Amino acid sequence: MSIKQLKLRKLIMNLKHPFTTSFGTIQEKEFFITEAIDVDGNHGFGESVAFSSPWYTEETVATNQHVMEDFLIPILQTNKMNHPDEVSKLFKPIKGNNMAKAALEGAVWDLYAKQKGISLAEALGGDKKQIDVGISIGIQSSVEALIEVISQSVEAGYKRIKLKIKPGWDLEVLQEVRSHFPDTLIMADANSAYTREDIDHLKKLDELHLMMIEQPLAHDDIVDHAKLQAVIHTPICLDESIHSLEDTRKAFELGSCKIINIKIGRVGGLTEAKKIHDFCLEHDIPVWCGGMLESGIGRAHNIALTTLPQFILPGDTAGSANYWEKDIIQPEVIAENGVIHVPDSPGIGYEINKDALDEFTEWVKVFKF
Ligand SMILES: O=C(O)CCC(=O)C1=CC=C[C@@H](O)[C@@H]1C(=O)O
Ligand SMILES: [Mg+2]
Repeated sequence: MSIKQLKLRKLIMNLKHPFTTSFGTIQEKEFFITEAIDVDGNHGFGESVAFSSPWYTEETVATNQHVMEDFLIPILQTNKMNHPDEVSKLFKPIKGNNMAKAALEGAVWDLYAKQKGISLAEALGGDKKQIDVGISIGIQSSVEALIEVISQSVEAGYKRIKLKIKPGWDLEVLQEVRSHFPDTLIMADANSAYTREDIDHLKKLDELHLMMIEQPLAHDDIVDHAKLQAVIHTPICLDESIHSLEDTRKAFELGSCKIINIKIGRVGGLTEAKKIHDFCLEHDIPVWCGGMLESGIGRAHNIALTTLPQFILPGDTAGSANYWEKDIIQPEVIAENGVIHVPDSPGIGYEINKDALDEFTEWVKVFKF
């Protein structure tokens, strides 16, 4: 699959609403769109998902740029490939930096699917024609405001509601929410805001019948999560702690969680995401696809991944309009009654809205192969 040229494009897009988690608030999203172009004029697109600050994991927009430009793109320039699965093998000597790796690997996967004339979902081996999705709701200014946002999301038909929690915005808020929405599928994401000192407090969440609690303890922990899972009924879902198939196997063997959130960027790309999926399928561990406030391009990759069979729980891939006044793809991603129809045209299946792409672009660099 010969690549002739790679474009690295830096974008800034403003979120419709600020998104607040236990670690801070995001209003403006800076990220990269990668574009791999072949001799026949096919264009494959990928997206970097790191934030400007290292508060979700250690990667940032600046580290993504450094690692892509100085290490990963030169590897692609000097090696031939027959299949996108080879990208993660070529990148292996570079430690960590999974979001940088995934941003480039994603463009190669999209290019590959377009060269074959098949959808990215098909290239990955997925066969769902539609996927169920939920929504992730950030910390709000008051419980009343939160109840209002949940009401709108339930009304819109999202299949489950994910709420961000942190110490001081947890049990009482969730009790209030539960009393308003007794039958809604609700889960909570702590983004590693608690420690093992909080285990007795976290046990109290069991009374709320949450679908799961996501990453309650440290971002790099699987040992204390196992201790917590042994004493709470609510299933633990790991997000930040899982970077690879190996991490997944270890967490499974330790009993650190019952559910895995697969994010393409966090695990270094679609090839590793698929391996994690396959392990979870074999071991009966439910998975769902997490989100990183992506533009339409990253969102389209998430949709394609979610067509794999073990994605049995609704993910965080809400519609474009939940995040952006205008997205950089057309049509935009539409979630109707919590369902997204999977496009079947080649590659990611959405066209690029070139005017929007240019409008949000800060700069473009071209790398010749
Ligand atoms: O809607 C989305 O894209 C998901 C948003 C979301 O929940 C998250 C995005 C980014 C970092 C985290 O706060 C978080 C998560 O942990 O899943
Ligand atoms: Mg999370």
